[in-house]
Amino acid sequence: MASPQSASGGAVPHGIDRNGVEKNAAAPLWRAPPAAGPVRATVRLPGSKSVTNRALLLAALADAPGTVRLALRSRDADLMAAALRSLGAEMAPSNESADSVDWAVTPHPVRGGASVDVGLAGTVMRFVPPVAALADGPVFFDGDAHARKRPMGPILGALRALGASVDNDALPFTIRGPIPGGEVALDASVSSQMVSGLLLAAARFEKGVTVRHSGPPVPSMPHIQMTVQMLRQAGVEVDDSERDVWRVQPGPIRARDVTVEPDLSNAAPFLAAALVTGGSVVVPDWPEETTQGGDALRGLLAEMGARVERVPEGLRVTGEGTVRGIDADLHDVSELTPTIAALAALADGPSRIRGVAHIRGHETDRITALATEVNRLGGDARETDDGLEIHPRPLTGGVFHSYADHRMATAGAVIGLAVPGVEVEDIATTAKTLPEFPRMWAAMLGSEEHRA
Ligand SMILES: O=C(O)C1=C[C@@H](OP(=O)(O)O)[C@@H](O)[C@H](O)C1
Ligand SMILES: C=C(OP(=O)(O)O)C(=O)O
Repeated sequence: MASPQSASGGAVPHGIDRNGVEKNAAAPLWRAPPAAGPVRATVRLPGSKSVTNRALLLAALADAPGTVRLALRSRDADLMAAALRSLGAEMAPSNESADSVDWAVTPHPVRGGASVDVGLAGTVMRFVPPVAALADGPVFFDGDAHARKRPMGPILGALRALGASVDNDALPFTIRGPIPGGEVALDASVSSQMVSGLLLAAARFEKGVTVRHSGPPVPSMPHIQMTVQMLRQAGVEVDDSERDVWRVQPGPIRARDVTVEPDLSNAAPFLAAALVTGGSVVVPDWPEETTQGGDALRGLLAEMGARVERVPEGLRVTGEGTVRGIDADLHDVSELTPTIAALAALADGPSRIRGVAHIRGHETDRITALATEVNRLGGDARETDDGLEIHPRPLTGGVFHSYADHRMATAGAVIGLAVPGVEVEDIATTAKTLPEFPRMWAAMLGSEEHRA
């Protein structure tokens, strides 16, 4: 196997990637299976990471025991459950499978003296600190090496402005509360999670919380709508009538029995496979209405040449064997960027992805990582300030690095459908949100029975 080369031709330094992420030098390579023909599959996705982690947190802060059914079981979701447990909630699992679980959650007063591992989960590192600010003692937070590089300043500054003591502006840090809540201003242009995190715990503060954003537009707004909708469903009064201002009244968070929707963002690589291979993929239980940003796949994949239909079994995406280039602003749905970029690398015309400058602060700098890995396979991807330009060029096999990023790994798998010899480094990183990915991918390609 040739040693991996960077886009500029230099070798990637051993043990550390170009984003400065420590890499497991022994991470095995996964031979991405090329499609032997058009895929025809039904792919059932486990629960949404974003809904699961919000539902668990709200259940842990609720006024009585509640249930979260069909919750995602994955690294990010397990870290959320562990964090809430360490802060005092009782979490009892049942109906467990490899990627799904029903949680019975019994809330208790938030307890200090805990230590929270956030892994690389944005939802844990941004949603749990405000919960810790309700505790009666200090709470310590740390995570993966790269988690220490992800932006935390705005939310930690907001907690400080509300009266908490926070000893750093990034991971690791210790929070000391409790605080009464109140009004706070921040710049959430780096991540919508800065706002969602403050809102989720806000009703439990004596004065509630009002969050005022000022700065460039907040990305991933559907995720804030998801937060507001789930709070309202739990009986919390939220006023979002003024642009960039969210007011949460103090009051109880009602216990509920919640069933989690399938993860539509994790549907992306599977639906992309229909487009790449000229096949057909059905995702069951695609919600009629949802705040999940992944629902935008319906429009995006249609623009790239797919037929997208709701059928009795779910959402069906059918490809015709060619992928069309796209000019797309993904500001609202930036977590779809890696899959759309992978499709763009296989398209018959140029593509432009705009509006996603903030994904340089996701699991890795996704703009640089995508350009580097597409170019490593012989492609022509150029970074722009706020996205990527990708021009068609025949690709060849090679190593596709994942940078500990689950969506980089699945992007490599999509390219590998059409390009023989693609080897994805560290496919296990997909466990962040989809621990069964390799098995599901093989099943979709027909190499074993797929579950429907
Ligand atoms: O609140 C959430 O569940 C998420 C918000 C978004 O974060 P950003 O606003 O940082 O893009 C999204 O990309 C992430 O995968 C999940
Ligand atoms: C950005 C993502 O994750 P996180 O919740 O860690 O921010 C993602 O899943 O694409």
